[in-house]
Formats: sequence, C-alpha cells, structure tokens
Amino acid sequence: MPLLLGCIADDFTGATDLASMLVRNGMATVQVIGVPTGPLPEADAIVVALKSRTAPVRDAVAESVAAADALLAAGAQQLFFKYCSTFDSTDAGNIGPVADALLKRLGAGFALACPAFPANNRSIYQGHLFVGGTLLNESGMENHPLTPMKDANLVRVLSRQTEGAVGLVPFAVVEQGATSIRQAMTRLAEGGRRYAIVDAVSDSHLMAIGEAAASHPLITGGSGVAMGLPANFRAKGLLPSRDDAATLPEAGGLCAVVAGSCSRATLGQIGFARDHAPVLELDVLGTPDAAVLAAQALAWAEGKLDAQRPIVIAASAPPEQVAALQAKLGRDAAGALVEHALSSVAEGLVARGVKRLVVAGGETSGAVVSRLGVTTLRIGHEIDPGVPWTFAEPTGIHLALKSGNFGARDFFLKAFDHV
Ligand SMILES: Nc1ncnc2c1ncn2[C@@H]1O[C@H](COP(=O)(O)OP(=O)(O)O)[C@@H](O)[C@H]1O
Ligand SMILES: O=C(O)[C@@H](O)C(=O)COP(=O)(O)O
Repeated sequence: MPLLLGCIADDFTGATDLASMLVRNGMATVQVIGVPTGPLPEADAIVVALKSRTAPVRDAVAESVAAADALLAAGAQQLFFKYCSTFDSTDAGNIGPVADALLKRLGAGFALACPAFPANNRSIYQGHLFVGGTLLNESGMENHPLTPMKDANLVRVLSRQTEGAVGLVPFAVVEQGATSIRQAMTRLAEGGRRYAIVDAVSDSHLMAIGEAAASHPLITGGSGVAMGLPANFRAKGLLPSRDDAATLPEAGGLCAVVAGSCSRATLGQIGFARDHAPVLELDVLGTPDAAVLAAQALAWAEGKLDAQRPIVIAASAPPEQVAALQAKLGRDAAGALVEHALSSVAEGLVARGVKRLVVAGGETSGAVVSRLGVTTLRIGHEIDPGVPWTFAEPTGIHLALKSGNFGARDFFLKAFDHV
C-alpha cells in the first residue's frame, strides 16, 4: 500500500479529527504520535500528531519539518498541515511559521488555508471565520486559556504570522466550483501571494476546494478541507475502494472521562454529566499542586469505576477562574500544571483497569497520550463529527480524544454507547 497523503497535525485531537475524516472518505489511515523515528506503518494516509500548537515557534517548526521529512521519505505524494477549525494560534504563530517552513521544505511557493468545518459550524465568509452565527472573536474563543482568538479576519490573522502575502478566494468564486477556485489560486500565486484564505460554508465548497488543490504539494487547514482529497487519489487510480477502514478491536471494561478543556462546549458537557454520572471538579486554584490534585482525584475514583457508566474528572473552569490561576502562576505554567495533573490521573485510572477513556481538550490529550506511552492510534467510528473512538497501541485501550469545542451536550455519556 503506497503512502499517498502525509499529514502533520499541530495537536492530538486535531490529528484524530483529520484521521477520522480520511477514514470516513475511504483512506486507510494511521495516527502516529510524535515525529516518527522508525519505519512508518502501511497506510494510504499517515497523520503525525504533534503538540506544536502552543510550543515555542522554533520547536514547532523543527518538529513539523522533521515530520515532513519522515513522511516524504516514506513516499507521501502530498502534505497536509492540520490546524484548528478555529485557527488557534498566537500572533507569533505557529500556523504561519510552520506553513512557511513546510513550503520551503517542499520548494513550493503557495498554499491554501481553509479551516472551515461546516459539520461543526465553522464557516468562512469574506475571509472571516464564524462559529455558528457568531464571529470567532465573540464565540468564546477570545477566552481560550492558551490561544485567545481576538480577531475573526483570517487574512489579517495569518498576515501577522508570516512575511508572505496573504490573499483571499472569496465566496463568489468558491460557489463557481473547482475550476474557478483553481484559476483564482493560480492568479494569487502568480501575483506574489504565498497563501490564500479560501471561503467555505458548505461541504460542497470543501469538496470543490479539495479538487482544485489536487496538484498542490501542501494543503493547510482544518479536517473539513481534507474531505475532497481522497477523490483526487481515486481519480488517479491510486486509491482502491476500502470498506473496512474503521474497524477496531472489540471494546469493553471500565470507563472514564478526563477533561482539561475550558471551552463552552466542554463546560456544557460537564454540566450535563453532573446529573448522570459521578463528576469530580478539581479545585486547581485552591490546590495548585499537580501531584496532590492527582492523588485527590484517584482517591475519589476508588470504588466508583464502572463498566456501564463513566466517572468524569475535570479541571475545566470558566474564564474568570482560569484567569485567576494564570494571574497566580503565569499562562504557560498554569496550563502545564493542569496537564501534568490530568495525565497523572489518566495514568492512574489506566493502572486501575480503565479500558475506555475519553479525554477532552487538545493540549490535555497531548499530555495524556504522551504519558500513556501511546505510539499509534487506529481510527474507528465517530461518536460525533470529528471525534472517533481510537485504539491505542501498545497500550491496548480505547481512547476518544475530544476537541474542546466538539461534541453534543451528552457526549461524555453517549460516547460509551458507541464503542
Ligand atoms: N482550571 C484551569 N485553570 C487554568 N488552566 C486550565 C484549567 N483547566 C485546564 N486548563 C488548561 O487549559 C488548556 C486547555 O487547552 P486544551 O486542552 O487544548 O483544550 P481545548 O481543546 O478546549 O483547546 C490546557 O493547557 C489545560 O491544562
Ligand atoms: O479543527 C478542530 O477544531 C479540531 O480538530 C482541533 O484542532 C481541536 O483542537 P482543540 O480544540 O484544542 O482540542
């Protein structure tokens, strides 16, 4: 099976989101944790999951280029740089600098940028990113603990992260289909633009954008814009039809949820779970000590673990509490403390026999998955758009890595009916 698409994701939930999109569209896909060091598994697509979204720019660039090297050495015909559908980044990066470095590595001069994901209510119109009917900077993302998004104009946001010029392929062109989009991108590239934000409000737009980018060495965006790519490989006769792409080993055993996302969606899911399952909300501000928090959580879990109903352990808190902890410790140290505590909790739960674990939050998932020593994730069926069950190797447990913003209100309960 020759490798067709090589993907680099800037966080772990984003990586499973992308892998799931590719699997659903018929590509055998494996998610690899961290920069690959040995031979890559057989797959149509490989998604390398990095924890580079909030890393220092230099580290994010170095790891992303190293991942690209490994994917290209394995024969990847096209690269995909996956970032968040809410374009999570700071003015320093890391979307611009990583995309710049990948273009340079490929000897290419242009890439599209499209984080739209209509199934999860992210759309782009005239370069502005909407979450549902709300501009990105009024959607709650302006309060994100690590990457507060205070500007919805993606042309402006990306321009602050790169020296390359950023253009726009507007809605009116995207509506006309793949040929018009391709021509518009060619014009922008010839006019000296390094990037084009591409408007998209529907899956048919994303399919057309994917088709228009068939010959691009690098595509950047959310998982949505990947939906058109398998058809390109199929059209070239490179991708056979596959119907077993989402099969996982049978699941069962004790179940739990660990949450570190402070998004509105996750806070709502914790609120729902309170009425249906044992929920522990850690008092991080009162006890800013990772080891003590983890010990408290594991003592609380004693006797509550069950194979039907999950327990939920959450550090998640509303913006004012997050701000208070950050004021005390600094932004990065606050995030790291909570991630450390929650990965110790997850490790303790797995040691106590948990076999099915949901982790809420991208950075949180990165910390947990690394602590559990997971090297690859096989992708199964989706619970909600963008969140599949996965099977973690060599750990041998089922994991669902939930993007903070994704999932219905009952996600933490219904996840265990879907595995
Ligand atoms: N109570 C809290 N105070 C401060 N930071 C927190 C708190 N709870 C979680 N965090 C941190 O907030 C960040 C949330 O990011 P992440 O896990 O990526 O969630 P999301 O998927 O919503 O972006 C993590 O670094 C996490 O450790
Ligand atoms: O594109 C998305 O929204 C997700 O795939 C994603 O990147 C998740 O990031 P977090 O919200 O930080 O979990």
